[in-house]
Amino acid sequence: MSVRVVARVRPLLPKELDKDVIVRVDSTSDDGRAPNIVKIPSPKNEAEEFSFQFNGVYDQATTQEELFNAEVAPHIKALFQGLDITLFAYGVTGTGKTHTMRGGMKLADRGVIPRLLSHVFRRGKKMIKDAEGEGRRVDVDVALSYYEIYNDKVYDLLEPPEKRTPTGLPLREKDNKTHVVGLSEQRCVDLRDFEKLYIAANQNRVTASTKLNAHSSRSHAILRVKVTQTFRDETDSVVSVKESTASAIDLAGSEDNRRTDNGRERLVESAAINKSLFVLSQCVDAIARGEKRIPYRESKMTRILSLGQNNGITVMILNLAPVRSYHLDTLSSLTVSSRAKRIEVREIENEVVFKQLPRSLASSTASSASNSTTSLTSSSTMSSVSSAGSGLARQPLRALTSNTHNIQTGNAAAKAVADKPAKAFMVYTDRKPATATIAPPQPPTTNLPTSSTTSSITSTTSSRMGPLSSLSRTSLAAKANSNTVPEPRSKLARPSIHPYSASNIARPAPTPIQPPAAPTSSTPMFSAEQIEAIVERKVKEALAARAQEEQEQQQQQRLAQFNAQQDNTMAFTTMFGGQGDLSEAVQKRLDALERRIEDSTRGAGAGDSKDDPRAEGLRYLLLARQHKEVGDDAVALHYYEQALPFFPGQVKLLGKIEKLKAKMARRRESGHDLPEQQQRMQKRKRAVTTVSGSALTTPTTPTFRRLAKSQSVSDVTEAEGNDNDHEADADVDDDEDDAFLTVPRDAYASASEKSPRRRVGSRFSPGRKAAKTSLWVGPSGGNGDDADDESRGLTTMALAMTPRKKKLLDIINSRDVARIRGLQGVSANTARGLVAYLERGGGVGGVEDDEDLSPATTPIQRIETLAQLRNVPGMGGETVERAYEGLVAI
Ligand SMILES: Nc1ncnc2c1ncn2[C@@H]1O[C@H](COP(=O)(O)OP(=O)(O)OP(=O)(O)O)[C@@H](O)[C@H]1O
Repeated sequence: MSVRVVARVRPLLPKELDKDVIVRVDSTSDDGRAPNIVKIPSPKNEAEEFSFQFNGVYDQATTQEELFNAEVAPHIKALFQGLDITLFAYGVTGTGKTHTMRGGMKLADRGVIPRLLSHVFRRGKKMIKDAEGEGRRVDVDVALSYYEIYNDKVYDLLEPPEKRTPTGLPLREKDNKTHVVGLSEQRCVDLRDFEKLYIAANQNRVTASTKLNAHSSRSHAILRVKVTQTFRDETDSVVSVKESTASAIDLAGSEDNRRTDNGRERLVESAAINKSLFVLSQCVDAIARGEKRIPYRESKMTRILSLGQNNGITVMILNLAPVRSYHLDTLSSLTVSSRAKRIEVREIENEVVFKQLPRSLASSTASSASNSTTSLTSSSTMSSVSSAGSGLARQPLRALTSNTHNIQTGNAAAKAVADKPAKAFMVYTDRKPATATIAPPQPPTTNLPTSSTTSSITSTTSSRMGPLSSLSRTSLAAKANSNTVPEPRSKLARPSIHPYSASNIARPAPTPIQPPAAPTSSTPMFSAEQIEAIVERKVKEALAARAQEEQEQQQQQRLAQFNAQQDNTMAFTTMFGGQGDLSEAVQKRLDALERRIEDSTRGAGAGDSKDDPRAEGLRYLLLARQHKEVGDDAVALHYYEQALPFFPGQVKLLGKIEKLKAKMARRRESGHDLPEQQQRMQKRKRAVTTVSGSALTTPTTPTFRRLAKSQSVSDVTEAEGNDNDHEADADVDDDEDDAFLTVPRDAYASASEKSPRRRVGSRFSPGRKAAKTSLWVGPSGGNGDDADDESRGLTTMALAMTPRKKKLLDIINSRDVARIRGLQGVSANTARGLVAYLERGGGVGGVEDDEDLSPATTPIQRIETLAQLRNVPGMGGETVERAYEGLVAI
């Protein structure tokens, strides 16, 4: 028979909405028969609908009991006849696999596993009783093993986690079966015994929360229920021992990592889960295509599941979420599962283990013969029995000609087998095109063939109940239970034709089946390496997508911050009567003036730059200009007056002073209280500059740019008193600037108290940035503190010169165009311009009247700092930064 695939659609969770439901269940017939179709719209075109047909479909209203009675209970009898049963839940994370397999604690919520055990114990007891009634004796032992596959490693769940080894338990192939080496097995005598064991074991199961499902299982959990029946004759001698296994597997859910907040660890888990599920789908595809090579070995889960290789009965329960947020995942699960139903497994019973018990076991059994019926009633424990030899029964992919089964089957069975074509598993090849239509109403169950081969499934199917009529379903199920497994049973390997299987359904029905990607023989197989590569790529893609998402989020935050800052800037600009928005020309002039100050300081040379009176005068001019530009006329006037002694008789300077005085007088006359207004302005300015973030660029003088860049610098007091505020401002000058921060805090405080130049200047060029405009390098001949400040500044600057910075400046100062253009981001033109600039000693034109005060003519000896370099026309911060960064690779 083929793998029986049924779909179960879970109900809406509290946070999900009716309007988002996209999965519908339907039936191929109009006569009220149970649904067997799942419909889902095409993600590309809502008007189009894909239909997937299954052996059974259970809608949201289906109870745990209904599902169990329809899909599992009918197979319990088969289990006791020696057939292995594999039940597994498959689906995306959060679709109800654990709910289906394990369920809740309440009686009605119990899932497949506790119900299975309950039925097994019940049936075992009945067998014992029936045998007694016939004067025979049967012992029935139920033993459990429970393990998980986590990150492709096998861990025993019946052992405490401390006993786990990092590599987990190995798998071995022996006698064509997959064994977990060293797996423990515990005997259970009743349901209570089982529950104790199961609950404790589940606590060991690795679960972790993900964004999609707070209790998501991150491992595949496999429960094996081994039923051993020992048959004795009237003399109590062991006649035969029959072993069969029911495996209930709760697969971990696949998940789309782009939809989760998975961290690295979760991503690795997820990759392992997705990989094993991917391999499973590859196995399904390969089997469905009739490939010779099935990639079972590519993951432990598929090795253990051995879909299509294991004998007996396999039921796959596809769990589905009904809502749109799972759209693509649901579609892909539906596609894989609908292919899985083409997998043919042989409905054959396990071989009888012993015709006659080996002597040792026979004697021990004989010794316990007086207590022959205690297996299911006494609480004996078989601790840590290696399960070698008791893995999932599995046959090799070979001819079945010599298949032997329970010895009771006799020669007839062997003969029948010999008559059958050799085939390890059967795959229905659906030759009809994908658009084939669905069958007309199927014949009623009573008309179905009643051969032993199909009756089990026939009754199962007929008893599978639609969700809406539980009463009739219950009675049907009861009927099915009584008829499920016919006796005597044929022991043949049976590529049986299930009346509901894919191939057996003619499809003239109205609904076209459109599997999105039907397997084709041209679909390539994947090797282990390819699968690894795909998984790795997927993880990388997921990480990249995550990074990009984070980047976008940050960008949005920055944008919001920027907008807020823009608002503040608007207020700032308004406050300053529009002057806060400095023109490009003014900006250039201020920059050039700053450069000139530095140059004249440096240009005075290695000797005594600080003695150059022009430099000091220019500093006052710069300060005056800066204050004037932001409307701080009183302070500007003060600095113009301070500059005057350095440029005695300068007509333009005198003119500026007069103009400013007149302007201020006019304002006073018009009733403006200038000092107060300035205080208000400064408060606003503080508000602007304390807004963190680097996007604020409206104040465009270099000092303002730095202010804006500097994250928490607010005013003179804060700047001078809180050096650490600058640490967030990182650029290529960082080390230099940090060195400046080593100047003791009280040095700034005392300096600001002593000189109005420092007080106001530091307000606009606070902290380390002051070094760039040399505001702290005071004129010699001032008070002694000035000299101290300067020497301290120079010392810290020298200390801050890192090898990389020195290398960059050396290259620049070499004036060698070839070397300079070798720097990253520096073009030949820029290199030539830079050298020319150094040769002609700056001399930037267009500095208006201030330029006239000190034309630059002397060649520049050296560029000492990156700040100076940045101010060279044609270089700019970005070019310097790139050149600097490029040196890392050198
Ligand atoms: N048939 C159902 N009836 C009621 N609630 C359900 C049903 N199926 C699922 N749920 C609920 O949906 C949620 C997710 O179910 P569950 O944890 O079983 O999903 P899962 O597929 O096992 O997820 P994972 O693969 O992440 O472990 C749970 O809150 C569960 O109680």
